[in-house]
Amino acid sequence: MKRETLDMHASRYAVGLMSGTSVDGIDAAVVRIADGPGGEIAVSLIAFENRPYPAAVRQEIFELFDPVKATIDKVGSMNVLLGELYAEAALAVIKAAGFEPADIAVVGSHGQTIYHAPAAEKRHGHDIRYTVQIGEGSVIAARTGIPCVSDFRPADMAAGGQGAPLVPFTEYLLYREASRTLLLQNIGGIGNMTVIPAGCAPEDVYAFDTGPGNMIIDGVVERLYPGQLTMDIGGAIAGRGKVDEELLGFLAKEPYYAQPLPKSTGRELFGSAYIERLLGIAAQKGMKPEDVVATVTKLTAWSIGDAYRRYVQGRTPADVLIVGGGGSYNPVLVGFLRSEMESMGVEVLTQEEVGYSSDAKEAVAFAILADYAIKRKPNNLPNVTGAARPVIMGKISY
Ligand SMILES: Nc1ncnc2c1ncn2[C@@H]1O[C@H](COP(=O)(O)OP(=O)(O)OP(=O)(O)O)[C@@H](O)[C@H]1O
Ligand SMILES: CC(=O)N[C@H]1[C@@H]2OC[C@@H](O2)[C@@H](O)[C@@H]1O[C@H](C)C(=O)O
Repeated sequence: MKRETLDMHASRYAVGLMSGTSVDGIDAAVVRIADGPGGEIAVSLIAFENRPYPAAVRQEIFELFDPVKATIDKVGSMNVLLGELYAEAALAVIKAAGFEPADIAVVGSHGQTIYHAPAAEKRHGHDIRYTVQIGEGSVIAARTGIPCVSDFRPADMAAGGQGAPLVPFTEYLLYREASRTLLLQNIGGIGNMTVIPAGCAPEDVYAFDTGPGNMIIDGVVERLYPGQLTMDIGGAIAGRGKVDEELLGFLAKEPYYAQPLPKSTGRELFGSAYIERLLGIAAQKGMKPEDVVATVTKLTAWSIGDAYRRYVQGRTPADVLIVGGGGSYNPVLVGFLRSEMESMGVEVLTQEEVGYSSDAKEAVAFAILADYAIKRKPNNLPNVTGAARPVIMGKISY
């Protein structure tokens, strides 16, 4: 995060915790938040740590993605276990910052998404949309002694929104520029894009999930290299492979890509069943593992370029795309993305190249969202999520 020197009054410290859809672990950040004279905030990153989930915990979380295996006792106990792990991560990053828990005003914890169903389903005469993030906030508050804001998404959904994406609220606060239109592309488990038009007001920002981030790449790598790899480190496998245009064309027909905005997606669409189908087709074609990985890496970059062409280019042509999330460490993926975007006149930079931390970004966002919640200030962007109105997201455990 950029270190700012504002004349700060009312500055406070907050912890943000993020565990994303790739289920790689817990990101924890300590930030200082200060109010500027004109109502803006300045945020500086004090400390950041990533703790990988223990392998057995990661596997148990994956079992909870299957609604049949996710029995209520398993969900209930994992909710508390994750609360304990998140509290440990919070205490560790507070120590790394050289602080005591009493120095921290609030912890904001995203939790682990195990199910996300943003499309309304009619039940007993009601429109039902729901989302499940676990990692008990009461446990985090009890272990740290700090008020914890958790379970942010349901408030937005109760107001008719998708409950995602939530990070754009903080991106508007931190990144907006007077004369350049920016695209912020996160490549985590899922890919999501935020459009910040030059000189915009909050209601001009729009954002949506572009489709898979690393989810398909990780999924095929885990199945093709069992027990050896959970990701294509540095794009080493994709770099040796050749893209199969026929398979790419077939995968590009997935209807999600053409679904109108607002939209969000998850493991329900691009998870294990999708991977099984994809690998079935690849096996029939007799494809080499590295060609499969190269093809899905290209698909991921294509889906971002396609989303820009479909939803953004004609409305707010962009100057720069800033790529963040774990996918920014895959040079083959970034290379494909660069050719997609630069052919449309959009420069591609990484979060690090513009002075921010790609790793810490989402954890920082949840610290800011919690800071708003605890002050009873709305923290969603209705235009982004599709909610009917601004709401205060997050449940507070004192
Ligand atoms: N060195 C690397 N080389 C290649 N890929 C990497 C590398 N480091 C991380 N990744 C990819 O990034 C993923 C993790 O990204 P990140 O932590 O941004 O996701 P997340 O926050 O869990 O997801 P989301 O933002 O969708 O909630 C890993 O699963 C892996 O696919
Ligand atoms: C339901 C859920 O967990 N969605 C995630 C997921 O991962 C990326 C993308 O899909 C985004 O919509 C969202 O997370 C980020 C943190 C967000 O809400 O902005």
